[in-house]
Parts: sequence; C-alpha cells; structure tokens
Amino acid sequence: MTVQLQTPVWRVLLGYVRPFRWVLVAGAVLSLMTGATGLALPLVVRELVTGLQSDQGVAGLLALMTLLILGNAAIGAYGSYLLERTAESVVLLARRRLVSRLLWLRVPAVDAAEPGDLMSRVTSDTTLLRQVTTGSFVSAVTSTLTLVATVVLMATLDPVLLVVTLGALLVAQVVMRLVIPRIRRASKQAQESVGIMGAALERVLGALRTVKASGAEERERDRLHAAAGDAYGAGVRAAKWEAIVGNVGGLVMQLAFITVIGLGGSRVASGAIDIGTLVAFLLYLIYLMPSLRELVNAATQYQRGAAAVARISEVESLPVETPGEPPSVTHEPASVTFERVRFRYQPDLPEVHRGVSFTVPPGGMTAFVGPSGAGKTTVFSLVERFYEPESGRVLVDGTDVRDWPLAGLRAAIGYVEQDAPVLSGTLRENLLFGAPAATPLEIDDILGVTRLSAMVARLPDGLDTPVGHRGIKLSGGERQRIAIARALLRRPRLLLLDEVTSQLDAVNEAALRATIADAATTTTVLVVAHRLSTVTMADRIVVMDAGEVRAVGTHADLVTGDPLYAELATTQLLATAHLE
Ligand SMILES: Nc1ncnc2c1ncn2[C@@H]1O[C@H](COP(=O)(O)OP(=O)(O)OP(=O)(O)O)[C@@H](O)[C@H]1O
Repeated sequence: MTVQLQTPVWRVLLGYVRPFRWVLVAGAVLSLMTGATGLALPLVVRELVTGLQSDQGVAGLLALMTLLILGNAAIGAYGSYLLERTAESVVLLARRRLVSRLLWLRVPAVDAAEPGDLMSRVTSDTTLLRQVTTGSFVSAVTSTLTLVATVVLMATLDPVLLVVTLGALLVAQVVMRLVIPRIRRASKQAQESVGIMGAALERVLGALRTVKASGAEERERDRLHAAAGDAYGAGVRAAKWEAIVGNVGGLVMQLAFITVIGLGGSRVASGAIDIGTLVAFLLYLIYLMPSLRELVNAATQYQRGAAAVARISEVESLPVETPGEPPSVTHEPASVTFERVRFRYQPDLPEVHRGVSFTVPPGGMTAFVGPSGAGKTTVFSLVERFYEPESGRVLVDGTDVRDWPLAGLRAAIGYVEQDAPVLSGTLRENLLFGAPAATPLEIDDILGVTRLSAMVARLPDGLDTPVGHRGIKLSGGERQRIAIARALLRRPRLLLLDEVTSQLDAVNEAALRATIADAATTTTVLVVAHRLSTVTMADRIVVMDAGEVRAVGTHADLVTGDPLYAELATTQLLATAHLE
C-alpha cells in the first residue's frame, strides 16, 4: 500500500494525543514536580555539607531532605501512572478509529489490500503509539525543561564548570543528528516486515488444507522465516543505532564528569569555589544524565512512532463508504434495471461490462447464464454497489443505486455469494448475522424451508453448535443452505443468489428450487445459475457473453432463438435429468 501522506507525522500524532491533552499536561506537571524536588536536593545537600563543616544543627535539613525524597517518589509514581494510562488510551483510540475505518472500506480498496497486513496495522503498529505518547511527547517537554533548569542552576553555581558540561552536550547532540534518521528507516522496515509476515500468515492459515495438500509447507515456512528474518534484521539495525546513541551520550557525560571533578578540584584548591558547591555541581551533572537519556529516548521513540503513524495513516486515508439513512422497513419486491453499464475493476484492466442493459420487473425469478467470466457475478456486485459503473446506471426500484442511502439499499437485498461464506461462531449467530431481530419462530420456519431442520436436530447443541473457522465443520451443501437461510431471514425485497445450487445433491437441489420458486412469489429473485433445472423454471433468462447481454427470454424462446444459449443448455448447464 503506497499512499502519499499529506499531513506531517507530528501533526497526525498530535491529533491522536489531543483528546488527552489535559491529562498529559497533568502528567507533565507531575513529572516536572518530580524534577523540581530532585533539583532542590543538591541545594539542601550543599547546606547540609556546609552545616556539618561548621557544626550547626542539621536536623531540619535532614527532615527536609527526607520529605523531598519521599515526595519525589510519590509524585513520580503517580505522574508516570497517569502518563502510561494515557498512552494506553491513545492506543485504544487509534485501534477503534482503525477498526471503524476498516469495516467501512470500499470494496475496491479491500481488493487492493492484503488482509494480514491491514491486521498488523491495527494490532502491531498501534502499540508503537504507546511509546510515542509518553516516551516522546511528554518526555521531550519535561526533560527539556528539567535540562534547562539544571543548566541554569549549574550556571549559578559555577559558570566555568558549566562551559565544560555544555561542550559535552554539544558532542552528544552532533551524534544524535547523525544517527536518528537511520533509526527511523530501520523502524519502518521492521514494521513493514511485520506487515508482510501478517499477510503471509493470513494467506497460509486461510488455506492450510491446500497448503498441506500441495506439500507446500516448507516453501511457505521459508517465506515466513524470510519475512521474520527481515523484521529481525531491521530491528537489530535500529537497536544498534539506539545503542550507539545511548552510549555515546553516556560516555560524553562521564568524560564531562571526570573533567568537572579534576577542574572543580583545582578550583576548590584555589578557593574559587567551596567544596559544597562542587558537590552540588556534580550532583546536578548526575541529574543531567537521565534528562539527556530521556531526550535521546524521546527522539528515538518518535522515529519509531513516526514509522507506525505513517502506516496507520495509510489505512485512514483509504476511501470508505457512508452508510446513510437507516433503512425503511418494506418488503415489496423491487425492480432492477441496468442502463448501458460499462465497468472495469481497475483502470488498467479490460472492461468486464461493455454496455450491459436489461430490466427485471418486481417479483419473479430471473436467471443469468453465460460462459465463465461473462460478467454475471459482477452484475450482483454492481447492484450491491460494491463497485460503481464507469458509465451508465444501475437502478433499483427506479432509483440509481448511487442515490440510495447505502444502508437502505443493502437492507433491501439478500445476497448469497458464490462461495457461500459462513463465519466462525455458532449456527445461530450465522443465521442471525443479517437479521439480528429475527424471532425463533422465523428461524424455525427458514430452517424448514432450507431443509436444515433435520441436520440441526441431529447436533447435540442444536443451533448453538460452533461451525468452525469459515464453517469448516460443515459440508459444502450445508454451508450453502445456511448462507441462503441467512439471506432469506432478512426478508429481502431482492434476493441475489450466485450459483447456490452448485454444491447440492439432487434431493436438496429440488428442495431449494421449490424454496426459490416460493421466494419468487414475494421477492425479486436473481440467480446466477449453472443448472439447467434452475434455469428452466425462471420467468426470464438473461444470456451474458463477454460483458454484454446477448439475449433475454424464456427457456423455450432462447433454445430456438439464441445459438449460445442452445449450446449452453446442451453442453454446459448441469442437467439433473432424472428430476425433470
Ligand atoms: N475483484 C476483481 N478484480 C479484478 N477483476 C475481477 C474481479 N472480480 C472479477 N474480475 C474479473 O471480471 C471478469 C468477470 O467476472 P465475473 O465474476 O463477473 O464472471 P462470471 O460471469 O460470474 O463468471 P463465473 O461463471 O466463472 O463465476 C472475470 O474476467 C474476472 O477475472
């Protein structure tokens, strides 16, 4: 997925953080208070050292020190809890936003994406936002402030020693500038490899039987190992640069420490500063280190987060559907009209519909026949408005589908796809998927109609039996009938059945034909049919070939009137002769 981002990464990040700004400010203030109590300590120590030297009472100072230490710990703990909690909230927000986006993605965008990669963006990339929120934004602010305050306090103690310290800070800064872009690149690669792994996993686990039957386990393992290896390589590269940045910083500070001790010692000896001041200065130098480390950390976390944000924003910039008004409840059969519809799936692919026109009046049954690839399933996809025509119009009940509220349009339609998908969950969940408000009586009724009652009765848990991932525990015919039952339960105005009889045995097929005939009395039924027996009972047959409608008529009309149909009828449509 390569979508060019318009908004700079920090802006996108701020967008995620904005709802929590006040908690973050509170967390930052607490962090600063921790810093301030920490910074006050060396001053108290200096007084203590001076007090001890001159034999003054130091009980008060000791009590103040204890208070500062305890206060520092308590405020620090609460502050970091607040920040971590907020960071979790940012992740939650990002995940919810992504999920809300994903479910409404337009179908062409889904066609172009890898589900496993999309999944890794929701699960893995979002976790990186966690560190950015606390590790980056807040730390950057608080450690900068602490750093500045420390430096100011150091300046008041001894400007000469400060110059040495600033020199060290400058070196650390140069190193950071060199290394940080490399961390970002490595992080992006690591996240991309995780996405590739997700996609490869989804592909393999989704078709594990085929993988096994093809003996492809080892090859697929190698692909996955390679992706995992890439993620490892990129992760190690990032770790290497992070280690360099972190330790160069530490090294520079230690050198500064040694220099300050040497130089400071000689300044104490010459009487330029007293010993208490040197001790306090050294303590500040020690305090400087965590702030500096945090700043480096903030910068590296930001780079990691930036890589993740880029991947998250790519998903957020994909086109989504707007469901529109809630559907009105009517069950009248609907009409369907195609007016010179031209359509291609992608701009660089050939046309799949090359001026398709037909009209289906309300009610009755219409069969679509034609060679494989003629564009029959595409008719259904356009009626559902999964895609939009390049030119021409698709009308349902006389209204262009683009002018229908999407939710209303789809509520009017019951659609059984070619491979009749069943979702993991129980049978009941599958049946109620399209009609959550259906009553037990209606379910019973539909089970009878789709000849599922006997099968359900045989199951120990009846309707509450889990069907397995994609209904793997069901037979192909059972899956098809459940998909049909699910569509019928919606009491649709328009029923789209794509090759629903293909996997049924003769008895069930005859039963289903009766069901379809029954449905056609109250609903408009469109079927893509591969069985002659289904086609012959249709009120009208639309013969499609190479993206065009060749002929429309009844079986009797077409057998004599259309050579392609006559050929299909004798050679390609599956005849169930013994039942006819
Ligand atoms: N999502 C898609 N992206 C790109 N091309 C597609 C997509 N779906 C279908 N096609 C192409 O569009 C053409 C028509 O497909 P369609 O599924 O409408 O044919 P069909 O008549 O239903 O065929 P069959 O009887 O084999 O199911 C085919 O050449 C197919 O390769």
